[in-house]
Amino acid sequence: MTGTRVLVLNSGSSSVKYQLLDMRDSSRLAVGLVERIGEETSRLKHTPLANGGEAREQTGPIADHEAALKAVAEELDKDGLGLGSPELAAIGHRVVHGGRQFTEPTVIDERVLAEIERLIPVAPLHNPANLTGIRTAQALRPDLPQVAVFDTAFHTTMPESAARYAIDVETADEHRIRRYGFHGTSHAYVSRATAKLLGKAPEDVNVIVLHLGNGASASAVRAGRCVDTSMGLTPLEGLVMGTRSGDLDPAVIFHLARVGGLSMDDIDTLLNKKSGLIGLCGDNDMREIRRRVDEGDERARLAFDIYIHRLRKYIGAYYAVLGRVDAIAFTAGVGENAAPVREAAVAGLEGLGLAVDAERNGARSDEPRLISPEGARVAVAVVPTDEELEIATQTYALVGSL
Ligand SMILES: Nc1ncnc2c1ncn2[C@@H]1O[C@H](COP(=O)(O)OP(=O)(O)O)[C@@H](O)[C@H]1O
Ligand SMILES: CC(=O)OP(=O)(O)O
Ligand SMILES: [Mg+2]
Repeated sequence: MTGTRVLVLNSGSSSVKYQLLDMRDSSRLAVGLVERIGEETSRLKHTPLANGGEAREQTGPIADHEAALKAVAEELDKDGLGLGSPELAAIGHRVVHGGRQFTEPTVIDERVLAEIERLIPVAPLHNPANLTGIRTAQALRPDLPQVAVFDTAFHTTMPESAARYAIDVETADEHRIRRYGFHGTSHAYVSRATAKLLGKAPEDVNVIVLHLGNGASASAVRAGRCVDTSMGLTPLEGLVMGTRSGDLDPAVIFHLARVGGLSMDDIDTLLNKKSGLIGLCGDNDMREIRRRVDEGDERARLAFDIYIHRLRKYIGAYYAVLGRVDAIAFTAGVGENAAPVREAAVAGLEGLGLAVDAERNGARSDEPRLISPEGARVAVAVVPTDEELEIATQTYALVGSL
């Protein structure tokens, strides 16, 4: 390996986030985002931090993930940071579903690609985008190692009691139905960063991590290992999300099919894309929902209350799963920025040792920080996630060991 740079690609269902890092000091040379892929109003925002940091934006239709990545490659080229650079050591890809096979970052070959493809039915929003990202990057730099870092990897330590659904064992095994969990790169990074914030080793702390982005999940981490998480076979289970319902009685699906006359695809779209906050009140952005709540909007209030109620249930559940909790960490877009969500999530839980200090909770910072009062039994923390840095670190370590 000659280069010291890693390009990280996080291809979502309608977006690509990317970062180019120099792994000698983990500094960011460029960061960017392509949003609304497949729409007329796609937007690419590219910030070349290495060269003065003046952000560039372009809007206009970007048809698919392949076109998006090519546009990203062109932007990087303009700054002399292109994919052709000999400084580039590897490309790291976030891959959402890795099943049970992939417990570690993995160099991508045909067998790995085939496995990611086989898992599409259980991650239909994510794995196809991840695959396109990998194939496009391979076409641009066939000589370079491409590494997959799986969202599911951190959760493979879950005990069977947490990972299995209570359904017929043979049927479950035949169809590989079990709880895999997602956002694992974030849960791993944040649980470690939380231990560091407490001045302890990860092996010495039990943490509940609340990753609240557009997709949202909770996890219970005992001594550095995941023992339970809220997402399941697919990223649909668990918390109320931006557009996903999270937990519901599975019979809702039979009812919608038999009585409502909806097709399976209609129900899939309803639960994944038209439910959660957007289904409840028409908005999936927590900033907009809070603005409406503050104006007295009843539907936004109800959506917020349902979101919080579910979150509190998971906090209580994972408290019981762990027995002893040292810290609760809020992360991702909502967790890092929405003080009212954090306040409501632990309100009235002093009996469990949980509280937030209003002033600390309202302060703004990009650094990990405590928001619980001085001397609290359980630390409540805001710990910004950095999935891209974690993917780059794992990718660089793997290619360095080849
Ligand atoms: N200042 C803010 N206040 C409240 N919510 C915010 C704020 N900034 C971002 N968010 C929320 O974070 C979400 C995006 O989180 P993010 O972790 O980036 O999600 P994803 O990676 O799933 O796209 C937005 O949809 C919005 O609800
Ligand atoms: C797995 C998942 O839900 O990812 P995201 O939050 O990026 O949609
Ligand atoms: Mg995310």
